[in-house]
Amino acid sequence: MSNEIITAENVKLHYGDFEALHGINLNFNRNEITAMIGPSGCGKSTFLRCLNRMNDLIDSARVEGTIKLNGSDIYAAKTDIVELRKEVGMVFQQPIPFPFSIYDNVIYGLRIAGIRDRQVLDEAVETSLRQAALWDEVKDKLHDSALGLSGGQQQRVAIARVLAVKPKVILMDEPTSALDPISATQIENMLLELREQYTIVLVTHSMHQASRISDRTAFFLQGNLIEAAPTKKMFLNPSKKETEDYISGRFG
Ligand SMILES: Nc1ncnc2c1ncn2[C@@H]1O[C@H](COP(=O)(O)OP(=O)(O)OP(=O)(O)O)[C@@H](O)[C@H]1O
Repeated sequence: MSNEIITAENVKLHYGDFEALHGINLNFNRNEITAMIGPSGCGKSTFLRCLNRMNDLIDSARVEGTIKLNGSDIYAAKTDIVELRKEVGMVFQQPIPFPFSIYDNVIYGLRIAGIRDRQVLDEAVETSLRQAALWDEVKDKLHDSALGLSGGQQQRVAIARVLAVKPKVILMDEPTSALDPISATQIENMLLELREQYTIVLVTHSMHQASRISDRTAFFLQGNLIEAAPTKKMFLNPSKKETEDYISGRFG
């Protein structure tokens, strides 16, 4: 089995007449954390959203190129988008729990998939909350509203909700930028554990975070991928001048 779980070839994206991505070639390895960095507006989130067809929800967005998940073209006409988004889950910057209990938040995707068996749901809640490093904090109040939790706890509920449907890949768009440093560190530590079982693609503004937890880093600039490399190499010895200027804080 190839180590690459997602391959993206010559991906271009237009919002109306504006070309936001100019032909991105980037692959993602299984059980790795890949960080995508770059200055605001360079196209990181746009590219991330291409990986589970989230851009389908934006009327003006048009994608070209080829993105494959385990060798299957995710933009093929036969792709089941609900199934795709189960396999490639997404966590956003703001946790946004749904206004119901912690338990119901975690099983949201399973309910939609028609699962009603209480034992199956109970097990999924416990397993996902353990993986999201939240079980011990919430096990006695699973039926309380998720809105009563702290920001960091809410983000871990959002992660548990994604984990409950057993994805292969988890896309994360600045998942810790709205959190305090302690909550952010807790989530970073959890991601390092999750990497054992999942492939993680992380958009981050924090170079510190990219260097601390990612295996590979991809640097975007103005809709182009400038360089992708093992994180250590990227930060110690980048190949491109633009990368060096960015990571040394000369712009962005
Ligand atoms: N829905 C949209 N409609 C039109 N243009 C958009 C849309 N979303 C993003 N863009 C534009 O596409 C470009 C890339 O934006 P994107 O949000 O992907 O960048 P980013 O690197 O994730 O930025 P940030 O770090 O600020 O989140 C920007 O010029 C942005 O203004």
